[in-house]
Amino acid sequence: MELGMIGIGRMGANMAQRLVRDGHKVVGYARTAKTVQDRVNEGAITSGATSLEDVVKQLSEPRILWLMVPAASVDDTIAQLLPHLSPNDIIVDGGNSHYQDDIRRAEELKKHQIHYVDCGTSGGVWGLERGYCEMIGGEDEIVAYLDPIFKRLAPGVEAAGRTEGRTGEPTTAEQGYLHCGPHGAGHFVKMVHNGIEYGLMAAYAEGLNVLRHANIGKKQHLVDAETAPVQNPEHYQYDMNLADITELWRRGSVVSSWLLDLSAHALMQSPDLSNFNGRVADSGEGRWTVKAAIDEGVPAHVLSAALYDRFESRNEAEFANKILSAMRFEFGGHHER
Ligand SMILES: O=C(O)[C@H](O)[C@@H](O)[C@H](O)[C@H](O)COP(=O)(O)O
Repeated sequence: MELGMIGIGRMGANMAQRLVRDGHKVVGYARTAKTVQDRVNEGAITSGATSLEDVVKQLSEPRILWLMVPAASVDDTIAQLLPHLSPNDIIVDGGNSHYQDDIRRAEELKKHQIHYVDCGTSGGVWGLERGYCEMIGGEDEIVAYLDPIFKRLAPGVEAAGRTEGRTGEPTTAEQGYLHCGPHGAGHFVKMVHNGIEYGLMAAYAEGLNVLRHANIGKKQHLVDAETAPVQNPEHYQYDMNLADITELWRRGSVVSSWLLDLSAHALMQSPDLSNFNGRVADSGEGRWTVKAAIDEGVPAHVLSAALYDRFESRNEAEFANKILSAMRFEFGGHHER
């Protein structure tokens, strides 16, 4: 098939390359000409385009335009593309858009007889070799038409052992892509996926931090007079090797996972992670998941706490903590140490 990949940064370029390797034609576009040329030289795209109009011109109808641009740029990109498109062309948003934006965009594009598909894409920088997990929303016949592309981008059934009881021809879910429902459904599933991602990451981070402090009994002399002393310091005399523990858990343990694999790799390279400052960004999906939980009236304790952890990591609790210290001083004359 033919496809225009708009946004050929790390993620878009790797996706393009996976398609090119399978014989698909991919016209790539980025705002800087050098990026486009680099991708042509790397063989990640079959040809480069100098503008969005040029992407459209190089494709035959019905055209497939796959967007891998930041969520904030999607509306603008679509507005610039629209004058060059024809009825039945298809826009796929493969980034991390809010699902409610998908619903709105699909409605607007329908007036121009342009089809819109939302595709939450997971896999990060490893996707070129591992494949991408795709969570898809849109019209049945359009999603079916795009099947060869989704199939090639997906990891394939061999990426995980088959679930007991599933037999016969593997479903698309077993191959790593799923038509989740109408417009927005793909990004809704990806949104919750990322909410879970925050929760899992926070669980590993907190657990490993408890292990890291298992030697606190040895540091009793460092604890200031205002802080409660460690009870039974003899119980906290362990210098844990976190690189080895995470490596250990990768094999046969209940908490093995890809996130753990990546943690083990990071800790092996830098046991104290001194190459990071611990300020953790968030792109929005964790917030949207918590918002959806509130709208639905369902509890999401872990996902909420994990989201607030990220805010705290960026010193957003600093003033609240000053208020605590101030009140403590006001009522008890307690000084900070
Ligand atoms: O599944 C994935 O590949 C990831 O979830 C990815 O899509 C994610 O958006 C970014 O890696 C960072 O997201 P945050 O900035 O919200 O941590």
